Amino acid sequence: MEYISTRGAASPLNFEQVTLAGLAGDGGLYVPQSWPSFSPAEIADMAGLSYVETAVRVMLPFVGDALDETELRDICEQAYGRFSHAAVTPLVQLDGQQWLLELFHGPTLAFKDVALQLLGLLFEKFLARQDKHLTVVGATSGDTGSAAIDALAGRDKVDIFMLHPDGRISDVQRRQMTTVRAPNVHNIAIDGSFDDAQAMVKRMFADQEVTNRFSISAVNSINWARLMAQVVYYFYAASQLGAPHRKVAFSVPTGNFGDVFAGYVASKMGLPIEQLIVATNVNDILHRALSAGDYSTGTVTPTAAPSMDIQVSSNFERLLFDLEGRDGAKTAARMAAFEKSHNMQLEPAMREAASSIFTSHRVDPDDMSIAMRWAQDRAGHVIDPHSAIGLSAAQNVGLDPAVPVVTLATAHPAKFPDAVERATGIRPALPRRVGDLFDREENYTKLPGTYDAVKSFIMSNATPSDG
Ligand SMILES: Cc1ncc(COP(=O)(O)O)c(C=O)c1O
Ligand SMILES: N[C@@H](CCOP(=O)(O)O)C(=O)O
Repeated sequence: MEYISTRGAASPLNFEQVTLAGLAGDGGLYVPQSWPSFSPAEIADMAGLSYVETAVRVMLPFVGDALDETELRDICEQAYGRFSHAAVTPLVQLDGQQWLLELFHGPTLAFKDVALQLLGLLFEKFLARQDKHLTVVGATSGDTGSAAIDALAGRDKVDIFMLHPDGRISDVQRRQMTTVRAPNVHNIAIDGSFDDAQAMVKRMFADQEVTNRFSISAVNSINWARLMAQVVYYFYAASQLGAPHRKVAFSVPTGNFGDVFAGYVASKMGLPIEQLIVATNVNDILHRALSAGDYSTGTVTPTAAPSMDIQVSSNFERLLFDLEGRDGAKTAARMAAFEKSHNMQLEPAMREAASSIFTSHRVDPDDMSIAMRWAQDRAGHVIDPHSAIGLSAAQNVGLDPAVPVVTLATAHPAKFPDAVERATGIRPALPRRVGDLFDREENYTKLPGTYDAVKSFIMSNATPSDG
């Protein structure tokens, strides 16, 4: 399997190279040269498989000869052995056709663990074959950071520099990152938004002063391996609900468009998906783009679902590339224009093509609270604000009521206790496995929200690629 850049100019890479590279040198995102696919019989064969066995079947075509089946299974067993639920991502029925796919049973209580536990092990495996040191640079609105740090802390041959927007993530999220003591972990709080942090990370990949000295890589969903791992749970959930004989819809609380793009990949691989509901909060650029063709950024509004307070959704570029007939030059020109004007209009034909699988819904704070109360009253389930946005969209987007709809529950409610308590009157307790989070000492560096300040910090603290 070869991977190509959405901007067409970077050389194709194999799976090992693409995992270590993160972002393409031309600024694009890597995608498989073509989508592998399963026949209906092969999908029917996935019924009843464990999470690990589903993961091996779904990911093997993407891995090529970078890992054999036994190596991939071994890595999956290690990664998912750290989850606290035997089903890894259990599917729970809320009411009638409303289902919840709980993705938060990993070590840091959010869906990011599903991919990042795997990515940490992939880095280790691939770096053991190469004589180089990796510098991971990431941006987080709260969950990617803690999951990546958990997956990489203490590992040889990797440093991680994680940028978060100062004051704009929950206390639990911040402490999950800043209380980890490991010499290879560097937390940075910047003045600004997640979008500012993400823009700095992307700029670093194109900065030769940085890339000449350091081998940099990504743990955000710009890294293909992140998305690949997230495709698995769409197959796993749909198989339990009767795929390929019955179509299923998914409602996905969306920020960087990674999780829902993984659903799109599953559909490209042959999984019969009725609709992918792109659920946004008031930072609704994706809803505007899909419903009206308007992909233009405004200022980011802080909300009770802070992990989704994002305007520039990295993975939307992967969809644009497909919608434009996989013409890298066109996507490069489109993205260059967007980077200048912060505005992009989607042509009607692109919108129509997208609407064959995507629909979108913007959820306001009141509807988010109503969904949290509904889950609690109707099904006895306390859900977090992000999952509530997905659930509210699932209930209000106007789907055929005969179709089962699976809302991705992306975080444990205890990560956002204040918002949950405001909506439901219940203050969710942190699971015992996160331990004494509020007694541990925090350690992080505050920096101004400028590229130069962040670059200079990383250049002075990172290990050059030759060690
Ligand atoms: C809890 C939670 N829900 C939803 C999202 C949105 O997911 P994506 O960025 O893949 O669209 C995020 C962050 O990305 C998150 O942390
Ligand atoms: N919500 C995310 C934002 C980054 O998303 P990613 O999936 O691209 O890593 C976070 O928690 O940091």
